[in-house]
Amino acid sequence: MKKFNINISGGGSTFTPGIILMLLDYQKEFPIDTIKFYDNDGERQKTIADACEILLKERAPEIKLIATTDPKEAFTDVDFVMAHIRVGKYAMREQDEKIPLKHGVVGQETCGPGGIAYGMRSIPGVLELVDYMEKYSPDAWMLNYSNPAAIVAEATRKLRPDANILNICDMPIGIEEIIAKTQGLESRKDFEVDYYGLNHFGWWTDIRDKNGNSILDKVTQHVSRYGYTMGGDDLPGEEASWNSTFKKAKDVQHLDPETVPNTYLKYYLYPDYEVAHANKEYTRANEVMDGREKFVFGECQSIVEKGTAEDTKLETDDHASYIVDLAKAIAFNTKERMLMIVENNGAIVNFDPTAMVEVPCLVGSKGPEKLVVGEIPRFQKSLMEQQVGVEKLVVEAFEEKSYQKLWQALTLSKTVPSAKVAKDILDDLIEANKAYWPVLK
Ligand SMILES: NC(=O)c1ccc[n+]([C@@H]2O[C@H](COP(=O)([O-])OP(=O)(O)OC[C@H]3O[C@@H](n4cnc5c(N)ncnc54)[C@H](O)[C@@H]3O)[C@@H](O)[C@H]2O)c1
Ligand SMILES: O=P(O)(O)OC[C@H]1O[C@H](O[C@H]2[C@H](O)[C@@H](O)[C@@H](O)O[C@@H]2CO)[C@H](O)[C@@H](O)[C@@H]1O
Ligand SMILES: [Mn+2]
Repeated sequence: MKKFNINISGGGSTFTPGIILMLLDYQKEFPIDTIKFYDNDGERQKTIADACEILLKERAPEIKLIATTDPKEAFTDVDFVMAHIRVGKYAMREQDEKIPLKHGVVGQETCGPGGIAYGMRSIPGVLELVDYMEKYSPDAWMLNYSNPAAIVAEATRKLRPDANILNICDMPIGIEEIIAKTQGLESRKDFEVDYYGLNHFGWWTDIRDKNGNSILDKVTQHVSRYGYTMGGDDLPGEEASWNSTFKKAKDVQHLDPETVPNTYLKYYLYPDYEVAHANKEYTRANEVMDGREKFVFGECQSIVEKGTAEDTKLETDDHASYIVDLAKAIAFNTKERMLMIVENNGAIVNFDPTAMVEVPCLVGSKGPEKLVVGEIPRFQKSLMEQQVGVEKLVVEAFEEKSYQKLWQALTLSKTVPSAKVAKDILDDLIEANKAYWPVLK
C-alpha cells in the first residue's frame, strides 16, 4: 500500500501532537512515510518537533520526521498539507478578544470584530501556504483548519478558486459527540446528520440512527432543557468556559425548537449576555495560554528532558480524528459523509450560490460532493445573509485594502450595535494589527 507524505503547517501548534498520535492510530489504513513540520517560528516548532521525534522513534520508527522553516523543503513531495496556523499567535488573539470588549462588544476568536481582525491576518498566511503547496507539490490536497475558517474559506474561494483546499471545522464534531452521549450512543458515528449554515453559524435539521430512524425529537427536547450537557451539570473534564457555552446552547435552541444549533450562534443571538459575562481582563486567549499551551508545551519539554514519551499525558482529540478521516476519504475515495465548508452552488436552493456554506458532503478522491439541503427558513436565511455579507466584505476589504469596506463589515456584524462603535473598534484594531494587515486606504 502507498505510504503518504504529510506536511503539517503550523508545526508549533498545540494540536500538532494530537494529530501525530491520531496518525499513529491509523497506520494500518493510512500508512505514513514522512511527516514534515512547517512553521515560520522555528523555535516554537522545535519544542513540539523534538518531542514528536522521540514519540515516533518509540512508536513508529519507520516514519521519518523533518521540522523546517524552509518552504521548499516543507512542501516538496507531499500528498497532504494539514494546515493549522495562527497568524499573530495567541498574543494577537488576546487583542482580538479584548479590543471589542473595551467597546462593550463581543470579544471572540472567530466571531464578530475579533474574527474579522483574525481573518485579515489569516488570509495572507493561508494563501501563502496554498501557493507553496501549488509550487512544490501541485497534486497535493490542503486540509485547512486555520481559522477563522469562514473568512479563510471565502478568501480561498475568491482568490485561489482552483486550489485543492478543503476548509473544515471540528465544532460540529465536538457537539455531535456530546449529542451521542445524551442519547446513550457510543459515538457520533452511530448516527447521520442533516445540517446547514455557515462555519460557526449552523443548525442540525435531522439526526438519524443506523436504521434511518430520526432521533431529532429526542435531541431537541434534551437540548431545549439541558443544552449540550448530560442533565444540566458541567461536562466532566471540560473547562469552565466550554461548559458555559454548552449550557447556553439551550437558550440558542429556543429560537428554533425544530432544530439544534451550533454553539457559536450564542455570540450573535445573545451578544449582550456574552459581554455581561465576559472578563475584559482575562479572556479565552488567556485561558488557552494558561491551559492548553502550557500543558502541551510542558508535556513536550518533559518528553525531551526524559528522552521518552512513555508516560506522556498528550492525547488525540476531535481535531485530530476529523483531519485523519478526511485524509483517508481523499486518499481512498471512501465517499465518507462529512460536514465541509464548500461553495453553495445550489445546495441551499434559496441562498447565495457563491456563499461558503457548511453542509454534508460525500468526500472522495475528487474532493467533496455536496448533498442538496433544499430551501431554508426565513429566520436562518436572513441571519446567514447578514453574516455572509460580513465575511465577503472582509475578503473584499483585504483584496482592495479598503478601510470603507472593513468598516462596512464591522457595521454589518450582528454583534456590533452601530457604525460609530464599529469605527472606534476598527481604528483600535488597525493600530493593534499594524504588523499584519495591509495598510488600508
Ligand atoms: N477549524 C477548526 O475547527 C479549528 C479547531 C481548533 C483550532 N483551529 C485553529 O487551528 C490553528 C492552530 O491553533 P493553536 O491554538 O494550536 O495555535 P498555536 O498558536 O498554538 O499554533 C499555531 C502555529 O502557527 C504558526 N504560524 C503562525 N503564522 C504562520 C505562518 N504565516 N506560516 C506558518 N506558520 C505560522 C505559529 O508560529 C504557531 O506555531 C488556529 O488557527 C486555530 O484557530 C481550528
Ligand atoms: O478556545 P479554544 O482555542 O480552546 O477553542 C477554540 C476552537 O473551538 C472549536 O474547536 C474545538 C472543538 O470543537 C472541540 O471538540 C475540541 O476538539 O477542541 C477544539 C479546540 O478547542 C472550534 O471549532 C474552533 O474553530 C475554535 O478555534
Ligand atoms: Mn471551528
